[in-house]
Amino acid sequence: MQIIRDRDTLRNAVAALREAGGRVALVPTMGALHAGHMALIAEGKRRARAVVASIFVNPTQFGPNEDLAAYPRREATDAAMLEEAGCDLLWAPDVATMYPAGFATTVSVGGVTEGLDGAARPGHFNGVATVVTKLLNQVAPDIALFGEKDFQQLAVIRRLVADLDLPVEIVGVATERDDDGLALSSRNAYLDPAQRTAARALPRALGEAASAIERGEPVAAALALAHRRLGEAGFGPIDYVLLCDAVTLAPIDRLDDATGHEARLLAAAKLGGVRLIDNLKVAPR
Ligand SMILES: Nc1ncnc2c1ncn2[C@@H]1O[C@H](COP(=O)(O)OP(=O)(O)OP(=O)(O)O)[C@@H](O)[C@H]1O
Ligand SMILES: CC(C)(CO)[C@@H](O)C(=O)[O-]
Ligand code: BAL
Repeated sequence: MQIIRDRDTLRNAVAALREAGGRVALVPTMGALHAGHMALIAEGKRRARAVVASIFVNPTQFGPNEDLAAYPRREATDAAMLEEAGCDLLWAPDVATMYPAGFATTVSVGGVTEGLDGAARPGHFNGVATVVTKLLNQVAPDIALFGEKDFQQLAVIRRLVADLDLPVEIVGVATERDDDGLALSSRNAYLDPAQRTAARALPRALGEAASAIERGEPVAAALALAHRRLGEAGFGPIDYVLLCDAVTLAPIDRLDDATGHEARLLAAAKLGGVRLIDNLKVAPR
């Protein structure tokens, strides 16, 4: 697997993949790969002839008090995992290649970015939308795969691609979880053993609330119960626990308010300073 750091080499390598025929898939990541990322690569391999992964810890999507400096970086291990999974190319540009002197453009998606992580992490989705637009233009894949773990991000990227007529199919991939239900995330590495044990309360609280809502119990009561469960497990502050329309991400307080769309239960909360997110589908009865 070739590791590429400059635009010209990338262009030539992708052209060579295209000459072999078939579709090209892109899996954008920030590295520190785990089985969730590998599920995206595997789905890419099922849907396309060639898979390009990118690793870029994008500074513009981190807030000033977030973990940009501490974010785990282990490219050699990541490259070995990608090679083993049959990934064809690794696009691993540095910050100066992505944002050269004079860079002055921001891609800003409205609506779907307004609440949830968009509210809790101001500017975050501008950084995501800008870098994803660049990655899509650089690689020009036929399909690009993103995890449902970052559910709002997936919705933002779907909106971006539709609004800007970007010629790519966006594929969402189900969340990979540890045995106790915790969604895999690079940031789980920040949890100490006691926090890691406590963290299972997040998927459990969401599961309990989703079942209650599916049984027809009032949404507000189910959300309040999830809040309480998270607090009891040591989570705090809790940024949000909300039932939302799965496409617009507008909060809803009744399951049938998600007109024509699925409903999604989403939460974000800190455990000892580590911010975790998770979400679950809530099926109408
Ligand atoms: N558990 C998971 N299951 C499926 N996809 C995932 C999972 N975790 C991350 N992804 C997806 O992998 C892609 C790259 O994500 P990223 O590199 O930020 O990893 P991450 O584990 O989400 O890291 P972080 O801890 O920073 O949120 C995104 O599309 C993300 O949704
Ligand atoms: C999509 C992404 C690679 C953009 O930097 C990032 O937000 C991520 O890893 O989910
Ligand atoms: N996993 C989404 C990228 C981020 O949290 O910055």
